[in-house]
Amino acid sequence: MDNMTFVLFGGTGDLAKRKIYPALFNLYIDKKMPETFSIIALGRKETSHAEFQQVVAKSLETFSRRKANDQAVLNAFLETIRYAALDAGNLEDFNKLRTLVEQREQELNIPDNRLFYLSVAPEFFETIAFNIKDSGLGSTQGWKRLVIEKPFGRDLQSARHLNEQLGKAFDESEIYRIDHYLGKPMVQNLEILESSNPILKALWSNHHIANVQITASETVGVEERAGYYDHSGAIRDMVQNHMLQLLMMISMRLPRKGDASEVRMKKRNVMESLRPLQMDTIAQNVVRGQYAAGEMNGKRVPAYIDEPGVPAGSKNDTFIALRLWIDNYFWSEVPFYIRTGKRMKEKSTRIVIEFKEPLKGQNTNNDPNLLVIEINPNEGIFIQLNKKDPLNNEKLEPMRINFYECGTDLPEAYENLIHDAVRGDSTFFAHWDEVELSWQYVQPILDAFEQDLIPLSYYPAGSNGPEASDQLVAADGFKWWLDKPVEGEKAEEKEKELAIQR
Ligand SMILES: NC(=O)C1=CN([C@@H]2O[C@H](COP(=O)(O)OP(=O)(O)OC[C@H]3O[C@@H](n4cnc5c(N)ncnc54)[C@H](OP(=O)(O)O)[C@@H]3O)[C@@H](O)[C@H]2O)C=CC1
Ligand SMILES: O=C1O[C@H](COP(=O)(O)O)[C@@H](O)[C@H](O)[C@H]1O
Repeated sequence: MDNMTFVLFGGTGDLAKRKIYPALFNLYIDKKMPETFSIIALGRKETSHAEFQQVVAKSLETFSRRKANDQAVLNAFLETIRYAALDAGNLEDFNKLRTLVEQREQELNIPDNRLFYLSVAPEFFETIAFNIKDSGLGSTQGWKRLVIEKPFGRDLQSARHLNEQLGKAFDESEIYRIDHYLGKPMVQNLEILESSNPILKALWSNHHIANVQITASETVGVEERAGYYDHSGAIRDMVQNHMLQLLMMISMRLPRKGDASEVRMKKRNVMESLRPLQMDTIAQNVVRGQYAAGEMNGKRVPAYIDEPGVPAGSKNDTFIALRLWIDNYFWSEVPFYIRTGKRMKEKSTRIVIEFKEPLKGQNTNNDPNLLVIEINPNEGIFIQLNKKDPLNNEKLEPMRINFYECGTDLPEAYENLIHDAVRGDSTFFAHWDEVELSWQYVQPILDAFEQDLIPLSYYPAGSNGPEASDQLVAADGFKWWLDKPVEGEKAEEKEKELAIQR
């Protein structure tokens, strides 16, 4: 791995403190950082290097998954950090920054490999990229990379504009667009799940798969982010990026573990095969919801519109469910369902693959076979098969086989992604093709919301979302599989039966 400088714009911000410094520190402990590196953190206020190193120490104490037990290791890490004051719009500040970066490169005898991480509000992305170029910070003999946080645009047009502007300072191969879902260990596993498992490979198509359900439900509400979220909604906050990335990852069909360019091509193929939504049928394929007041863990919680900072009468979407079709050889006629929302019953990100029931309609009463991929908060894969009920040989009951369950002390998404960016592996970053095609897919939904073509359905906080979302799936003869398909309704029935026999 090349020795390098990590320049962090937004180094005083929330994301830097909660995710980026802890990720860098954990990579450092694991010896996954280059042998010699320099971190330059930026914010607008003047602060000394030493004072800022203490700010970072505090953030590690609060947020790092592993605590700094060894003071010498912590000190050595903090010593890599320097702080500089910089205003995004002030070229003179960039000139000073360049001097500091060069000084550190000389002191540490490292080449001018520079990674610029933009952890600032999107309104600064373009300006910073230009000022990196104009100050000469980006003119290096070594490599340069731009890691950029979401959101990447707020619609197709603005995303294209932003990309064009960034393209004036950085080549596409130098741009690493963060989608933190791509850093989750189980999502990274999707790359090889089908291609490296012949059992799954044989079943991975419309011959055997009835539908695919991708859920990211959250128990939290809008929290203190109404200013951002009310202009974004679940469609921009989750669907355009994370949910469509999950869709690409589960359906891309790589022949084997691929490199970044193969993965990118396969993901683009999926997006190009998505059947575009039509305005006259869009309301049959998209459900838009907003949480009403409800109960979570026995406590009353307010409706979205009564949350602090939410404008009165807001029609913002806090829930989206969507039916999609991938019109290619492997997936035609298999509905993919996406569902994401805030203030739902459980925190769960998972993908459920429901297999076809060959005897469907012949009164078998079998549950379908399922492959369930748990992404968050638990990591695991299980399949659901059928077996005979030991109490009644005439009946079948589902059983669950766990394939894989990870420990809890796994690297966080930001650790994986920062490690990849430092190594120059862009496999798990969102390439422009995917981003553009995602916006292209989502744009009719944004337009339909504008024109009020899709009714806003309300759902009580603490529920599984609006009824319309259940109807979306039921219209095709399916249901959403909840978190615990086996322990669900059937387990309750079973309990009752056992009680009667006792
Ligand atoms: N926080 C999170 O959990 C997540 C954040 N993101 C994205 O990460 C980015 C940063 O978010 P977050 O850390 O929450 O934001 P914060 O508001 O907490 O931090 C913003 C940072 O930008 C700096 N900044 C503000 N104005 C300027 C300016 N004119 N010139 C230079 N720097 C400036 C601030 O420095 P100072 O005020 O000290 O001058 C601060 O370091 C955003 O794009 C956000 O969408 C993405 C996913 C999750
Ligand atoms: O990007 C975002 O993701 C989080 C959910 O992330 P997860 O890793 O906890 O599943 C979401 O809460 C937030 O609104 C969104 O901006």
